[in-house]
Amino acid sequence: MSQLRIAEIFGPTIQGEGALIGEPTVFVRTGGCDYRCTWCDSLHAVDTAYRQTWAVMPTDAVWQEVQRLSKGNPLTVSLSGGNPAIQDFTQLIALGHAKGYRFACETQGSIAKPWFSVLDTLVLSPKPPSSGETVDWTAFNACLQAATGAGKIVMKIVVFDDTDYAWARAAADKYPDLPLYLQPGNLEVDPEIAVDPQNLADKLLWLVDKTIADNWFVPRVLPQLHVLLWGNKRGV
Ligand SMILES: C[S@@+](CC[C@H](N)C(=O)[O-])C[C@H]1O[C@@H](n2cnc3c(N)ncnc32)[C@H](O)[C@@H]1O
Ligand SMILES: Nc1nc2[nH]cc(C(=O)O)c2c(=O)[nH]1
Ligand code: SF4
Ligand SMILES: [Mg+2]
Repeated sequence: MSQLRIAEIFGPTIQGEGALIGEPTVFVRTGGCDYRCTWCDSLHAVDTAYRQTWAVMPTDAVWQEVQRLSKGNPLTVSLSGGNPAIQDFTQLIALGHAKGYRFACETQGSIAKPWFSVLDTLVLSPKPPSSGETVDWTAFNACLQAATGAGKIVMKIVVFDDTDYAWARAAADKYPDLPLYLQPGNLEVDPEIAVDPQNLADKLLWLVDKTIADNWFVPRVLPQLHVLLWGNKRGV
């Protein structure tokens, strides 16, 4: 059995973002990321300062935990992180599929894996300039290629400012066949500090207004629903 480096496994909760928003979900969050986005809301799964809190688990132990949390009722398992594409989820997906579970994966699109092809949903989230990262589009294209056969592939872009917005438009033009989801960036990522719901609403309204004013009717613009409900609390 493959070993997986796990930061946390939690749920069931609802998927708060993008194409599967509202969907009952158990999250498997891996430890480790090849990116360091300036505004990452999941640093506890990225920063090596948290490495001691990550557990190396055999795949069957992860699968047992998913079944325990969901009480054996099939639902969607979201593989997130960190970058889950660093790890090998082939066996977990096979175990889950055999029992009727579905698998989604959230990744920035920097590392391609063969198991993308057996996902039910692949969410590719290339990072805009505000992240401080630069997208390698060759790697991103390799992810798309690897995902041939997946149930669906979507693109989700976080937008903090006008520069990110222009960047998102250009990225959308490159991939006109990928369904596109936009979400406003959130700077209130400290799990100990309550978020300001008015601030979140203002950011969302700014992004909605921009797409409508531009007659850009391609993306769906969504909030981070879980942040509205629970702020940046872990494990929800
Ligand atoms: C924490 S990441 C983990 C998966 C993968 N590393 C990625 O970035 O796609 C999950 C999603 O949260 C988004 N995200 C991270 N920090 C955010 C923030 N401060 N505001 C809004 N979205 C954020 C990412 O862009 C990504 O779509
Ligand atoms: N409820 C909920 N929805 C989410 N969508 C993406 C998340 C993530 O951090 O990957 C996330 C998360 O951590 N919680
Ligand atoms: S790629 Fe994802 S997990 Fe990694 S630093 Fe950026 S937002 Fe955080
Ligand atoms: Mg998150």
